[in-house]
Amino acid sequence: MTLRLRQIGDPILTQVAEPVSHFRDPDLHRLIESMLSTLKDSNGVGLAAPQVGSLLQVLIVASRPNPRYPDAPQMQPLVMINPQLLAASSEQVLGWEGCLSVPDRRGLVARSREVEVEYYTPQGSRQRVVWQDFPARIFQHEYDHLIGRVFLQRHP
Ligand SMILES: O=C(NO)N[C@@H](Cc1ccccc1)C(=O)O
Ligand SMILES: [Zn+2]
Repeated sequence: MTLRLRQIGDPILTQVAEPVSHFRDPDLHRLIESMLSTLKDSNGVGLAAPQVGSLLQVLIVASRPNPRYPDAPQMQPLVMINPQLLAASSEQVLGWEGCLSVPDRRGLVARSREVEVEYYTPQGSRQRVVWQDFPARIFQHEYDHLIGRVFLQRHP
């Protein structure tokens, strides 16, 4: 089921998401499925739960070439629950971003070039990943949503 994408101005986008505490909750798995289909239908490369009305620490990084980001690297969509940014390089890169909650806007945003993240899978197992460049950018954009930050409201 594709969920309604909250747009800028909706107060939920400025709120802080809560950690997931019940991994066996069927509602959590329904949310994840809905986020994955919403992401596909909107040709997105990333999505955070608050954008579909759920104040839970769930985000998806799903870089793939598509009309909106033709040179995005191809990767399997990764569902991250209760993500923690363990390290972010001081080296920053300027790059173009869009947001499914801010239609028709693109912005140049400075992001760390590399991030190290710890997160839980939908099955509840703890993982770590290191990303550079576009996947790192998408993660930082989604991670911002979990603390109520929307791009273009960041100070370069
Ligand atoms: O709005 C979202 N995610 O919150 N989706 C953006 C994600 C994104 C992030 C960074 C750079 C480009 C694109 C999208 O266009 O798919
Ligand atoms: Zn966004």
